[in-house]
Amino acid sequence: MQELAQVRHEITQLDEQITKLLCERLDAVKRVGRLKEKAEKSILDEKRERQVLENVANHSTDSEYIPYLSEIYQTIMQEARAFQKAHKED
Ligand SMILES: O=C(O)C(=O)C[C@]1(C(=O)O)C=C[C@@H](O)C=C1
Repeated sequence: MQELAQVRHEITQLDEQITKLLCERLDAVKRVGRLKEKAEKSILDEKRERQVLENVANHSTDSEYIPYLSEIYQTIMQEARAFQKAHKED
């Protein structure tokens, strides 16, 4: 049980780091959304999303993680698009 608590503590600390990084990512997503709006570009950029997924796969520490990371990043980008849509004409 001690070990379970220890590993969960490790996960909690990782979640805190991930949350900070996701907030920084959303800050950047907001900025890119404004730039695309000014340039009259659409929110969805499929080519860029493929590049993001490829980069994530290239940085995985274990090939076994890649399909899971891909699902996670597809959700991250789906929410990034929702966030940009919600902030249109801010
Ligand atoms: O790079 C962009 O154009 C973004 O808006 C960012 C982002 C992402 O979350 O990485 C989000 C939506 C686009 O479809 C592509 C990528």
